[in-house]
Amino acid sequence: MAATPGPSAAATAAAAAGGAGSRPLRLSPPVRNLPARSKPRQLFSLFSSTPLLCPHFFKHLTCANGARYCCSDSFGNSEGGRASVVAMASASTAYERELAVAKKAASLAARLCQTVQKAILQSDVQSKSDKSPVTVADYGSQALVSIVLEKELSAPAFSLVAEEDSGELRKEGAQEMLTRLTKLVNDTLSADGTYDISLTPDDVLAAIDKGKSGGGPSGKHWVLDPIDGTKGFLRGDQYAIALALLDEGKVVLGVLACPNLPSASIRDHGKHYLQAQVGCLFVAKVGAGTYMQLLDGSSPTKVYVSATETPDNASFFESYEAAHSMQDLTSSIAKKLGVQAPPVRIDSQAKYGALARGDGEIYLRFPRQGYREKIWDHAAGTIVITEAGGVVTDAAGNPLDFSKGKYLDLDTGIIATNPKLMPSLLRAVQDALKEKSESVGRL
Ligand SMILES: Nc1ncnc2c1ncn2[C@@H]1O[C@H](COP(=O)(O)O)[C@@H](OP(=O)(O)O)[C@H]1O
Ligand SMILES: [Mg+2]
Repeated sequence: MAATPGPSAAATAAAAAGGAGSRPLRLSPPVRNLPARSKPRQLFSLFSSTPLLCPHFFKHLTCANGARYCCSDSFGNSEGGRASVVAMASASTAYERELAVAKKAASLAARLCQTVQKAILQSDVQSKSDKSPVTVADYGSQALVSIVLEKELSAPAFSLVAEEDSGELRKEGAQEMLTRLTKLVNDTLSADGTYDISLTPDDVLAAIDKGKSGGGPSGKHWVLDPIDGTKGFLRGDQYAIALALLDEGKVVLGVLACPNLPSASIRDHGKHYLQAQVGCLFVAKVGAGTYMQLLDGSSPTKVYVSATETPDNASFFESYEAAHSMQDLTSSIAKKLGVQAPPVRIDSQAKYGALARGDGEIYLRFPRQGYREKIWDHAAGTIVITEAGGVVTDAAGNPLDFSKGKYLDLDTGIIATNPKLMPSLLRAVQDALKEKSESVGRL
């Protein structure tokens, strides 16, 4: 089945509401059967047999995951000595089953979301206690992921930390929505054909409520944002289905389905990506790199973060929603760093995917004081970037800690870039934060 561009196809995803100076991201109808990008990189990777021929060397990229991951081929096999061959062999086989299950779950959920986004009705939007919009697609996506995990994992008692719960759906007056939701989930399952099942409304409610786990430092926990970027989804813009697996507090795999992200780089607005197919799946596993494929099926291509070392050639991503990140602060950071390009504002962890394949160099996220980041908003995106050779930290340069339960305990903000740019980015962040606190102190 070919990916279709949903009502977002002609939508504008940037500047106007985001503020002056940001770059608009327009999506256009897809042109089919374009050759996959990054093939030369795969070839390099396969022909490299010595450290000197490491593709990362050619890209002037310091491998963020340490030397043992350099000179690995597209299948994650290392050629850097016997010990690392053994290490890579176990890295490449570990979590393989879970990764296949995660891809299946996220792809199925993406299909449901695409169906809903095409036919979205204002009445699908409910109001949660935090007033953020929730659609039937959030619930349907979470139910589908939960069902796939239950059907496919050998341990049926899996732990799932997810954004939604069935509270609103169980209230009086939600009956019609629950009926529609159940039909949507069943229709998606039956179109896929893998499972010969028909769920009742109670089954759907129970599947959603599997996501009530609190996570934590021990054992395995799946982490799900069924629709990350709900506002983008409702606007017809970017959103993502983000699924990750934590093992002993560490993210060991992540899958990002981005149904509206063009397969070609969004760096050159108005150029190649306007002809690209839409709908990308990013897949990352610890020690095995990050791959991208089309959501409707194509062979995976290994992706890498940009190797740009000079800020004046760099561009940065931030939230489309001004309320999610302080744009005066990010603009001051970019200025101090010497970034010339205006911000690229898009919704959801699609930003992490775009950064992982080198569409831009930097991600800046600085929520207002008091906001607590949730793990499902960053777990999958973080490993997608780190396995592509990038670095994700808080504003003080500490790695993000996913072992504390539902929330990330953060120092101020989240930043991501390649290892070469990170030291100067951190200095710019510290300078801008100091300047901001001094100016608040003077008031
Ligand atoms: N005031 C706020 N500050 C920072 N993040 C916020 C926020 N309100 C909501 N968010 C989070 O920002 C996410 C969207 O990310 P982005 O800003 O990168 O598009 C939302 O995910 P959901 O859409 O899943 O609720 C939500 O978790
Ligand atoms: Mg989210």
